[in-house]
Amino acid sequence: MGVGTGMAKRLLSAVLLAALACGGAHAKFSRNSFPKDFIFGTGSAAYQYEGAYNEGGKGLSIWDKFTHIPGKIKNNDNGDVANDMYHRYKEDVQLLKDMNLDSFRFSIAWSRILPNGSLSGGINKEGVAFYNNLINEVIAKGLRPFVTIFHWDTPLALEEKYGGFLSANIIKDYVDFAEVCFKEFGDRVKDWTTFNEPWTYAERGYSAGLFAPGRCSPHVSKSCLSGDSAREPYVVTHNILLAHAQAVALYRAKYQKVQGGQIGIAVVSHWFVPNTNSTADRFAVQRSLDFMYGWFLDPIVHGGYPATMIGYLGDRLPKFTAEQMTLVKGSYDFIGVNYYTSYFTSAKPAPNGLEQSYDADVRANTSGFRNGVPIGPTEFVPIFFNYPAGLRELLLYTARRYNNPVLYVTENGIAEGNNATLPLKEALKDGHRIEFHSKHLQFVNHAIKNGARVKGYFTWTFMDCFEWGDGYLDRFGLIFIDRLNGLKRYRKESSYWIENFLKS
Ligand SMILES: N=C(Cc1ccccc1)N[C@@H]1O[C@H](CO[C@@H]2OC[C@@H](O)[C@H](O)[C@H]2O)[C@@H](O)[C@H](O)[C@H]1O
Repeated sequence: MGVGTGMAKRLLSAVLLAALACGGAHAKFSRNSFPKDFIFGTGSAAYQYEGAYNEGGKGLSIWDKFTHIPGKIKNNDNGDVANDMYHRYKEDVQLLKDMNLDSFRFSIAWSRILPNGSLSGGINKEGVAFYNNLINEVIAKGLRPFVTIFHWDTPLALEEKYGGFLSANIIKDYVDFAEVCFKEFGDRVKDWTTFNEPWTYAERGYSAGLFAPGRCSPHVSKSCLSGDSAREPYVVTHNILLAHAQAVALYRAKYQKVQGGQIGIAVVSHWFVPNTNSTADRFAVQRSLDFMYGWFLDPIVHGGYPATMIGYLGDRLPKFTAEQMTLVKGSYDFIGVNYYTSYFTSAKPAPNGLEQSYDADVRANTSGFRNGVPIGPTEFVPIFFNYPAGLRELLLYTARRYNNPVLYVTENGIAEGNNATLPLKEALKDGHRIEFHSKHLQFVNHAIKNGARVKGYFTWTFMDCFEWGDGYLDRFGLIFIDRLNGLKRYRKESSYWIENFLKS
């Protein structure tokens, strides 16, 4: 670098520092560091929050059944009561308001609206009334309802009738359910997400067998009563994509013009860093992104599965007809991105014919460590590592590869452990969560400055809640739930941090 440019750079940085110093209120990192139309929210999901699992006319879901099977969930916890948001939603929405949040992300329990899963089984008016009350409360407190239609709680009746998402029959029943939601709530709900994390539903539910409906191959786990980890994840995802596309087409044809809302899908992905700079490891990174993220975004944006999947899976990967491809391609107004962790990634050989599974098909080893050094600070959840740069990389990758779509970070968060011996005032000290969200928001801000069209950020999660396989062991909330004393809500330090961060 010439002397001239060195001098110029030093002068520029001096000018910038001076500008920052007298930047006044806006110098500190806050909501004002983001575009005016950027929204800040927090997220939840029906099975994890509502409770009242067999109340108010609700039918059972596959998670009501799965959590009642001993040994499936840590401490045999379940969502029978969860946070009892079904009864306490007014108190809860007030907490959202107190935190100066703009939006509340929640899901609608399919079997609370259609107890038998299908329209022919009848609409449960008490279920419709509950969500009308919740939506009205959210709006009355000045927040924007950001609604997920499906967050993994498939009606048990449909699972038993035809195998749930293993059957193409689910497409009509899902679209009928979505239409009831558009009809009943679409005059006030302007932000719809068709599915939350179809990857987790397919991979955890049908390859690893660790989440409902708990299906997998015998060589994956003896605790699965049946399943085929090498084929069922691909069938389930194909039906999810077709159901998603048909629901979007229906919304656009019959509701969007009148109601003026937007519709998208929320997908989860890790960020992957090659363990070495070898070609094999760099290819393993791309396969990992294709099999986790491209599995959904390539069809929805480009009209077909990733070439790496088509090339490797042969007849195990379902095919779209030309008509289906037309319906799936472009079926989004926005993409929701859920991000938790990043991993070092290295190539591994293809599984032998008898050991095939979706997870093995990726042919990649992922680890939070390289030569014993973690990619970022370890967390209470052993599979998650605190790596904020991974969120920026994932957002910029999405912008580059998927036609720069409108994005929302629909989930991002960190957990501490549930420790009943900890005095309450200690349990409310969550400086790690303040640091986590502040750092990840800085990297979201950097992604925006580099061209990503990110329009919002939702922390996971609003309140400590039922955390699927981990039961109530993980506490991701801004709000502490005292499960030993009537589920009393207590604000953690992070709730005060976010209230201040969002003060306009
Ligand atoms: N957790 C996931 C996806 C996942 C699950 C297991 C392993 C890797 C990735 N997704 C989102 O994370 C949130 C946190 O999920 C926890 O992550 C750690 C797991 O050990 C725990 O079981 C899960 O509830 C969930 O509450 C949301 O409902 C879900 O949308």
